[in-house]
Amino acid sequence: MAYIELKNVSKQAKNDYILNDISLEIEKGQIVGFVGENGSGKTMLFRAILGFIKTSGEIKIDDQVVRLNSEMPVNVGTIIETPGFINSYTGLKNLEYLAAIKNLVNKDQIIAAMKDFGMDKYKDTKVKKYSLGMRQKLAIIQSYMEGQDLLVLDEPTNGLDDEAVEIFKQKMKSLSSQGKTILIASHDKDVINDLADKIYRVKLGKVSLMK
Ligand SMILES: Nc1ncnc2c1ncn2[C@@H]1O[C@H](COP(=O)(O)OP(=O)(O)OP(=O)(O)O)[C@@H](O)[C@H]1O
Repeated sequence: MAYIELKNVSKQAKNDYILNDISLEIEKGQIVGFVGENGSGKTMLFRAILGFIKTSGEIKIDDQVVRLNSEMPVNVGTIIETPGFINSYTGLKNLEYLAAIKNLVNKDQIIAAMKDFGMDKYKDTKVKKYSLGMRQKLAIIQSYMEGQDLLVLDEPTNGLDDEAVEIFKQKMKSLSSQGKTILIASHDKDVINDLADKIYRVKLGKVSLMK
């Protein structure tokens, strides 16, 4: 049984299909890349998988149906659209605030995750003083800091410098080897080709398997 299963998933807006009869299966522990031009439907597909939008068809994760705006079947870490951090809080306080929802990790574990990207140095700096890349690092850190089972990452390397991209790639490989399942939509060919076990091309709301 596949870990993620989409059966005939469609989303129509007015006369157009934003998602057009998508069926796919993803195994646990896989890193799966989604590529495709601007507006092809990658973000919408991720929003559907996360239960953020109503679709026809069926989406299952770990054999449980994903329902609109309901608790997800597994603990999911996401980067989708602009990360909504609280500017007047420090980086650490933002992560503590997010971690308080599920209460699975303590302050030391959060700081250890920040250390992966050298962000422990800036833990007491307010997010409003963070650069774009620093915010993106914080977004990546929050997506896995609780040991989330599934990561759904839309353009995770946006704004990252080369060193941070390398750290990101190593971290994703390590999480995948621990059995975490990772979905990445990206225009960064190097990241996708290096990381993905399987690559889907999204075009006009349809997906086709490239690798
Ligand atoms: N809230 C919305 N309501 C209706 N249509 C939308 C909405 N958001 C996006 N769309 C449309 O859905 C289609 C897919 O958009 P989506 O954001 O999924 O593309 P994408 O592949 O993620 O693009 P990019 O590479 O630019 O991030 C586009 O035609 C877009 O105009």
